[in-house]
Amino acid sequence: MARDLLLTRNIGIAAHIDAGKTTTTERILFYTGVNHKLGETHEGSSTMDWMEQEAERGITITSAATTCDWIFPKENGEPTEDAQSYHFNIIDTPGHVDFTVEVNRSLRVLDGLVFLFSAVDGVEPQSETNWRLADNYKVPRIGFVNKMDRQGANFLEVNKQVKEMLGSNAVPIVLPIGDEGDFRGVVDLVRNRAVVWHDENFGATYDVVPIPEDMKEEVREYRALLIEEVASYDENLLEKFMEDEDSITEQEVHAALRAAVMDMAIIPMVCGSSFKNKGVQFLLDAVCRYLPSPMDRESVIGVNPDTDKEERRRPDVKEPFAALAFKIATDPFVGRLAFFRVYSGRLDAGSYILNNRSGKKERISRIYQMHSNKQNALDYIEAGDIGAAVGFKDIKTGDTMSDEKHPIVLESMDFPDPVIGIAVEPKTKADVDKMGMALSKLAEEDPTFTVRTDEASGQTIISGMGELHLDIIVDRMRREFKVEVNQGAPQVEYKEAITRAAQHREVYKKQSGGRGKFADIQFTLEPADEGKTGLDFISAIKGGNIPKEFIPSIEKGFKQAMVNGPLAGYEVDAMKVTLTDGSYHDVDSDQLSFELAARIGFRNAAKAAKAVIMEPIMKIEVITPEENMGDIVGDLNRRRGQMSDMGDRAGAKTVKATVPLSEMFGYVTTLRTLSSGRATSTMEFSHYAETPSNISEEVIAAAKGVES
Ligand SMILES: Nc1nc2c(ncn2[C@@H]2O[C@H](COP(=O)(O)OP(=O)(O)OP(=O)(O)O)[C@@H](O)[C@H]2O)c(=O)[nH]1
Repeated sequence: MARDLLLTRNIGIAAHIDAGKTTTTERILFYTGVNHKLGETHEGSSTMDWMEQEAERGITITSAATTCDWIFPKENGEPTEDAQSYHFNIIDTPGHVDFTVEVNRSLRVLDGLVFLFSAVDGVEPQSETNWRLADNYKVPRIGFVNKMDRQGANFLEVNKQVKEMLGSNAVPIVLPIGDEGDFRGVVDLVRNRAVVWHDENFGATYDVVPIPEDMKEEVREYRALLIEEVASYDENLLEKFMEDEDSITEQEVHAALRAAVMDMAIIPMVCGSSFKNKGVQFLLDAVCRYLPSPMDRESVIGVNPDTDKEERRRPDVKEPFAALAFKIATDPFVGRLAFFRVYSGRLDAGSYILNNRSGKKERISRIYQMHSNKQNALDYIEAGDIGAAVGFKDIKTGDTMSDEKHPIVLESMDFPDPVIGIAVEPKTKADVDKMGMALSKLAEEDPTFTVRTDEASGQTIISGMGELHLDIIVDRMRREFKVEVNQGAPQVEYKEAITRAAQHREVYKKQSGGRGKFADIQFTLEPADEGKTGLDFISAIKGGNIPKEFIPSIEKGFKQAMVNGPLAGYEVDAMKVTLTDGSYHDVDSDQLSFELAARIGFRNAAKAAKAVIMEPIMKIEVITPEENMGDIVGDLNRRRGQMSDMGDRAGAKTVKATVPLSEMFGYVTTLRTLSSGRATSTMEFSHYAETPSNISEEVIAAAKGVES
């Protein structure tokens, strides 16, 4: 029987590191009956962290999609008469900045988000980054304030921070009962009743009790606030609210709140302690109640590659099949998996899809749904659902899979270029091929990880988003592919850019007895127009001064030239070339002559076009005790840092700055020394900027040094 899409929830769990995503996910799997034994993450038995080193490091690295079912509503653990089974697909998103791209791609395919905060630490740097990303993708969310059992937990303070620091309309829909170690339940402000969880049975059952006497005033105040917020969103309710506030029913509040959440006008805030088994079921109920189903999403827009016209796909099984592959992973049991979200139609196991990037048909032999540590094979999968395909040859992250008769390309995902690289070589010569294979597999899984051979030194350079990112890649090579490697020191991935327009004429001529070579081109080389990347090539040749068949070769020559910039061999990201004039020789001119003329011409024109070295600039945020602030700011200044903001956070000081990546190697150690281990920092890529001349001279000299 077809599944009711209204009862599906595709959700993610986002947070700063250590807020408790893994613990919360495990509790969800426990309550939904998938996982009967609770694994404590840091003892290494965690179900979501199936990759060994994730458990070892205690952080979640990859986003695995996990499926489970939740019966709702229930009363004291028992389904009510009108209860229905909700189908959840949960994507576990990583908290570390080096993996922001993972968060990005999950957000793209999700419908709603549970946003976790630590009740003690509140809004942390990575919560801000992830919150902003969720804003960009317009993902409705519920706030879950976890760790209410810990000393210093403060639910209302976190609410305030969400309002003030994240600029969102956080509205508590519960109030905690009992402080810290005594935290035992919540007052449900919509239903105006108190729920206290039993300690035994992992909190699976609870009692409904009268609202504690000493909370009555506070409950009245916050319930009034909630009703007011909901009423101000819904006009009909507003009228009722003005006339007789008490006549507003529970169902009306739920319905209006649901609409406000989907419109991102309200962020309902709940609280609990995943570790102490409290509040998680309430959270699951809130997901069913307020977060959108795939049906609530607008239809997706794509382009038909045959007609170049825009087309839409509604979340309907009767529409042609369209899906987006959002993650490629290697599973120890079933092999390579492509996780995909189905936007429309249906896919049967064993049938064919069209991959619009390659233009090839692919047979999807099996479809799985992942239950964190085991896989369920499905006969088919329908619109709105998330699954994993097996048996494909060439599917990459961001590819659209569609019905072959109704091709469509959904908007692909943009990924930032890697900013840091290291040279790697296998410890034993025999492992050369094995290393190559391992690296190409890993690069296939991760669009922010690239592998290249340095032309000058012949070394294999792997590049990624940060030191931790590359550490993990090297670790995975060792564990999953059994390749031991030696690695060099981390190096910055510079870029080169053209900053000024220059005209140039290049005549390429060779006379060697018989047939020679001849190409003559005149062109303007200049910076690309705002927002354009790659080569913007315009041919303004008139009267056949250069025959048409040579023009593509000239374009190709410029494109190739961009791979190795003129100053130090770093890539040029964007430039514009206008071919203005030229000439040819009847006998000696051929395609290769023109291609070479472009490559050489680019190098010769680069000086006049003022080529510069560009370096990655990082955004850093440091949280520090006040007494170390002066030292930390002084140190950042010495690293060419530019302070952008200083403020307070939960009794500590924060420093935000932008600083070149090249100055930041080993920063964590320095920070530890400066603050006796009390300050913490997070860093992420911000943008590329021109290097000061002394630095670019060093970079150029270093590149030349390798060549000579
Ligand atoms: N006291 C208390 N500790 C908790 C709670 N939830 C999680 N923790 C602890 O906080 C630590 C981090 O929890 P995780 O679940 O690994 O956090 P995470 O957000 O998945 O972390 P990353 O994967 O590193 O991003 C662990 O030691 C947990 O036991 C809670 O409700 N109360």
